Amino acid sequence: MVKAVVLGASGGIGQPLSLLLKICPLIDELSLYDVVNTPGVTADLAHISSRAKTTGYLPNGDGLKLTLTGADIVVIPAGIPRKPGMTRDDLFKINAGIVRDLVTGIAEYCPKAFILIISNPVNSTVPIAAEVLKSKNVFDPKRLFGVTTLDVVRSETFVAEIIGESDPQTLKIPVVGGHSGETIVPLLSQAKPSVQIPADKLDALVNRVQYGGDEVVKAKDGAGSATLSMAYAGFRFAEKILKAVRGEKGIIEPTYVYLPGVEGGAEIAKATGVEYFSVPVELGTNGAEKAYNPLTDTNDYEKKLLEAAMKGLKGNIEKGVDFIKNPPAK
Ligand SMILES: NC(=O)C1=CN([C@@H]2O[C@H](COP(=O)(O)OP(=O)(O)OC[C@H]3O[C@@H](n4cnc5c(N)ncnc54)[C@H](O)[C@@H]3O)[C@@H](O)[C@H]2O)C=CC1
Ligand SMILES: O=C([O-])CC(=O)C(=O)O
Repeated sequence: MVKAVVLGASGGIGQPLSLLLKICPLIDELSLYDVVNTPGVTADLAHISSRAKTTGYLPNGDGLKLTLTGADIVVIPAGIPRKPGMTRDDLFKINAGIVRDLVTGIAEYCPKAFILIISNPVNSTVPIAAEVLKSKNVFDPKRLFGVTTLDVVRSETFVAEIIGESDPQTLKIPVVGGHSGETIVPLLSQAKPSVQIPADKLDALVNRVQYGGDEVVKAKDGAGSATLSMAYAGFRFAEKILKAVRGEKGIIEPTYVYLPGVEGGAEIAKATGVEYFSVPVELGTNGAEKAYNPLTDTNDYEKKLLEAAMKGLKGNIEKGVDFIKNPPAK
């Protein structure tokens, strides 16, 4: 029996993500939660003749408790998205409290679930989640993930466009660091199979991966940020976890984790000077089994990008940790 949960299920990401989870044969029960519209989304999805039994709740009564009890995997796209002119950090004010409260519920009702954080700013919301779980004595770093898969998905797409590859998913491109602007670092020198990017296209390609989110925010012109590509990316990562839990071996995906708590991670934390970093992680039955150090094989161009990423990440991480350790006055 596998129970999956989406918190923020009625939103732009939440709805298509819930659809993909609903038709996933690896899931037996899907439970949806949002502060609005969950009954409608649930009734609609529940008519699909796939395996997953679907339930949904609003916050009233025991809504969050009923949603989370028995959950094996919880995906969180709850919170406000950007409008043109905003940075992801501008979302902190509202989304920090939303993530704190939802993860407090997870700590209480399903502390052993895998937690996948989509809500921005991911660089800070993952440390917030970790601090909440630590404060409740239920933190397992192998089970907490910041979802950075959209950066990987964008890299596959944009690189394929440049090299003329008709099937972008044959490319494996590690993207490391964080999930905002210059903290996003695509390691093109480690692509498999190896790719040759013309020198005059490299800067623009890296910039497009780093600021792909802005491209969508601008195109949506006030109607939000990436939702469909994010639902795809979030599902793709959740499916990898579910497959690894069932015993499939050799699944390695970049994801934003608490490095000191994952095998191989302490060394990367020492090298980067930050405790949270997206790195290729081997997934297994217990979650994040092993972190691979992507920094050893980088070229000078990538080393410069990494330096900027580490600098940017430090403040984002501290801000998240501080939000729980020294809560703002109410
Ligand atoms: N990690 C990533 O790569 C990406 C992250 N995002 C982030 O995902 C988040 C959601 O984006 P969208 O779905 O476009 O926004 P949206 O506004 O369409 O949906 C958010 C949903 O969260 C719900 N919500 C708000 N407070 C809640 C609470 N306390 N409990 C449960 N649900 C709550 C809202 O009612 C709404 O249905 C944003 O923070 C956005 O920046 C977006 C794209 C990519
Ligand atoms: O740009 C945003 O605000 C949403 C996001 O994280 C992305 O699309 O990568």
